Amino acid sequence: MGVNDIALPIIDFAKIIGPSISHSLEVLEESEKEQKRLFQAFVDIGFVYLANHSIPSFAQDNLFSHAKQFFALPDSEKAKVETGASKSFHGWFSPSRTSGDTQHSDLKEAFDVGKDNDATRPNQWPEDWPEFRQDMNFFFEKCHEVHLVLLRTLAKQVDVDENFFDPHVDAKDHFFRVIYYPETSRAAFKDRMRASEHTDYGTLTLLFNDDSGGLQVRRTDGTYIDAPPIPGCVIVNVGDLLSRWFNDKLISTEHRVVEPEPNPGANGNIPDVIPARYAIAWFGHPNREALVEPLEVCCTSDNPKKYGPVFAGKHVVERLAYLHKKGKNTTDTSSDNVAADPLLVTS
Ligand SMILES: O=C(O)CCC(=O)C(=O)O
Ligand SMILES: [Fe+2]
Repeated sequence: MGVNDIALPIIDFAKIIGPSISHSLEVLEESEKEQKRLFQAFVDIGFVYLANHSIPSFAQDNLFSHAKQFFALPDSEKAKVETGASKSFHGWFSPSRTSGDTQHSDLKEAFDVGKDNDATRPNQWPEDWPEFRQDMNFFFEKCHEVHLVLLRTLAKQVDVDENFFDPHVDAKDHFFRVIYYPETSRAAFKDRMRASEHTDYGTLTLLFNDDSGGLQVRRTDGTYIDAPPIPGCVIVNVGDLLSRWFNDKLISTEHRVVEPEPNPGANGNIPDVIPARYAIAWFGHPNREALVEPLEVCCTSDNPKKYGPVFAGKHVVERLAYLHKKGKNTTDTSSDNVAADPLLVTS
């Protein structure tokens, strides 16, 4: 598959921030155009590739290398930082262990952190590994910066003050995860996925994939398209709460990770073994106490206000609790009565 077969728009972050470096008319016009393209892509499909995103590739390489080392540890070691011991869903998450459903849970493991040194929601770090912690924190900050620029861009497109979102995300209540999809077999995909269909919960997600493939994005007609990795690009998608803020004008799109395209070996045979896959997912979230309510400018007679206000922390914690209980990514929360953690919920 070549870049021309890629179905999602590629947005150039360098063009968007161009006017911070040059005030030439051409640069300003290019920036305006790219900002509009970003907005329109989030209206049409909710996903983009972001090129020239400014997050250094060495930082990405470092995290992939830590992830490989961490997930290769024996379960007994990883269990020392298991999410079960954390009230804030931070640490090692193994869906089959956590949910107890070894038959249907997603075929993955994850290591999750939030903003570091938050006494109300402490992270759990593996012992004697300061570089892991430093590199995760560095990356976390870089993602926050990029996501803030994108939020300002989106606010401007609907004629809202460009800093509207700033005070709603300044607590950095984001959720940051490295993901490991272990080596498996083709047969394993018969009735399971690496990540089953879901939407993300927050503002914007920044997703960095290795070259394994398997990510698919649902179009509005219900069909799924492949979203293969493009070197140097980060995938960015809209989460539920940002969509709600825009009264669904921007869409929070379902996506999943499925069996990758078969890759025939030298003898033409399709190997039964599917190699391990790694991903880095940074989920931007509003501040826990942010009250998310559709912007008035997005509520019109042909798109009347669809939602009342919701506290961001409550929404997110309910979704995370559900995910941990089911061992699956899913959008269906209707059948569960999730007891939310009082530490995290403000209403
Ligand atoms: O691994 C991927 O490519 C996607 C992961 C994802 O969508 C998620 O963790 O929310
Ligand atoms: Fe996701």
